[in-house]
Amino acid sequence: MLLLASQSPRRRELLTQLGVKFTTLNVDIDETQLINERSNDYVSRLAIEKAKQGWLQSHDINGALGADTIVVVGSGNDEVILGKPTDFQHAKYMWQQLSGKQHTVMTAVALQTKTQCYQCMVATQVYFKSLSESEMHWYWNTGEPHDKAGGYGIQGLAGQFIKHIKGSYSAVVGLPLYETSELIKQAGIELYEC
Ligand SMILES: Cc1cn([C@H]2C[C@H](O)[C@@H](COP(=O)(O)OP(=O)(O)OP(=O)(O)O)O2)c(=O)[nH]c1=O
Repeated sequence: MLLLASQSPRRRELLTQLGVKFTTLNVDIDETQLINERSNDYVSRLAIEKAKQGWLQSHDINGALGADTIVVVGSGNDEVILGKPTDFQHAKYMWQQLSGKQHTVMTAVALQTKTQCYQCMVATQVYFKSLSESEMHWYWNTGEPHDKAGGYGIQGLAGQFIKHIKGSYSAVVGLPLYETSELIKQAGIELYEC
């Protein structure tokens, strides 16, 4: 039995697609970014902390999975991480960074077992159309952006704002299916045991 250390309904749905038997647990970790911590190190650290917490708080499991998704605009020293929006003004600020441009969605996955922590990170390029003020108001009022990194959900109403992506669709939603199945296999955990 696997544990998914997550409260995200998207991650639950995605893990179900792998056909593996799992339970879920909400874990509470400090998500503060460290000073000078790069985005890829940050997202990986959070996934590992979620997996480790899940492992420590559970019994009778073969492994604990944790994942984290961040939206990153810019690169190098100019990179900015967009978290979840607190209000319309915050969301609008984020969408102005995304509008008419390309950004990166990073999702890290970690799998803690008795002996080892397996991990991976998937970066996907997402190309947004230019958003008008009225589209921003409309989208905010749908309620969809509230609990999502970058203030949008590609799998929902915001799908119409996205011209194309280069990378993994499931990673943008919150759990890269191919890479997660590879981690589970590496750890020697049986897939398709439902
Ligand atoms: C960019 C993007 C993010 N998201 C979601 C995925 C994540 O659930 C969320 C990013 O927040 P996370 O902190 O990665 O995850 P979470 O708080 O929802 O769940 P948990 O920590 O318990 O696992 O944003 C989408 O659903 N669609 C998208 O297109």
